[in-house]
Amino acid sequence: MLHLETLTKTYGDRPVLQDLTLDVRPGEVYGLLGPNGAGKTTTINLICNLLQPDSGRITIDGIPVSDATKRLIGIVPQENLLYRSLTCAENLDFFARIYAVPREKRDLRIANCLAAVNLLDRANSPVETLSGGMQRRLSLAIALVHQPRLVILDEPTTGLDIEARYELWELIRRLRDQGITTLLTTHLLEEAERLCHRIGILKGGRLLAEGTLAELRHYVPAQEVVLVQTTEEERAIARAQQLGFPCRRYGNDLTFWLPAYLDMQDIIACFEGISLDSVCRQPVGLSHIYMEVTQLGTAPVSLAAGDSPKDRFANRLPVDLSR
Ligand SMILES: Nc1ncnc2c1ncn2[C@@H]1O[C@H](COP(=O)(O)OP(=O)(O)OP(=O)(O)O)[C@@H](O)[C@H]1O
Repeated sequence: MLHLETLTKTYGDRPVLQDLTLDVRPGEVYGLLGPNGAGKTTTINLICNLLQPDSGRITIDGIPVSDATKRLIGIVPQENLLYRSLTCAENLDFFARIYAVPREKRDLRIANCLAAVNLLDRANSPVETLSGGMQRRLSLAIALVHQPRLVILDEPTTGLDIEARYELWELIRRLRDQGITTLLTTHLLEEAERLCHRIGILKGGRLLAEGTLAELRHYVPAQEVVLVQTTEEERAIARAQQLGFPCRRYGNDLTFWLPAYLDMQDIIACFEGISLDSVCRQPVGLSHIYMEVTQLGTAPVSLAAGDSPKDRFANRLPVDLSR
């Protein structure tokens, strides 16, 4: 639906996007995840034809981007672009006119969009009287008013408190359930994990990894991650190495990748003789995958058939994995 092909963009002599190729499929929510400065907003500006790439090509529904494709897109920018003294309905009416929504459809469309973001009861409230979360929801309503083919959400919940964030996530989930094709940029791992069908990890203008969460899990070939607090870290690391548990530090946290699900008593048995202050089990999540892909620069790990972590480590564990 949206196709980016070998996009390159430089500012001066600084490369910002390097050979960026990705597809957003019809009906999916694609999350473009990356740290500050990764090139997310630049990518959006190229898709919206606000910038020109140095090389490469972008199409929406097979049509090369141009001013004509702008109306296929509804965007929620990082900063709300709202008329603060106008009411919610007036703001929507203004943008509906810009997008040439026919006069006879406008009132119903505005009411539907306000209802979709739970703001119908604030239709006649000036924007300046709305909370930050409500203003964000109004921005989403504006993005939808001309029924675009593609919705772009640029860091939609940055700066919102947790309650407003949950509310917006629920609305985005509703869009997803309606099959609205969405490109979402974020640096919030939880946001991408909750909302996106597929995730692309962008850093330094390069797409380092891409896939569903299940596909991306191959970067961390573990069943679980255990976070261990101990005053005997070196001994714990040496023991983990004997057992074949890969070791990673996330900040100061010392963790080990477990090749199989183990009972807590079995995990503790693995470190017998070493004084442990605490052991905390974590499911493999996007944060572990993200660290693996962006910080450690490891090559993609592919597991050959019959070479599961469980098979590889079974003989070294002091516990029976067949249970
Ligand atoms: N107009 C510009 N001129 C020069 N450099 C720019 C310009 N716009 C962006 N950059 C640089 O390009 C890089 C990518 O910026 P971009 O805004 O696309 O990243 P981002 O992933 O959206 O980051 P953020 O999460 O902070 O919004 C950054 O290093 C930024 O400083």
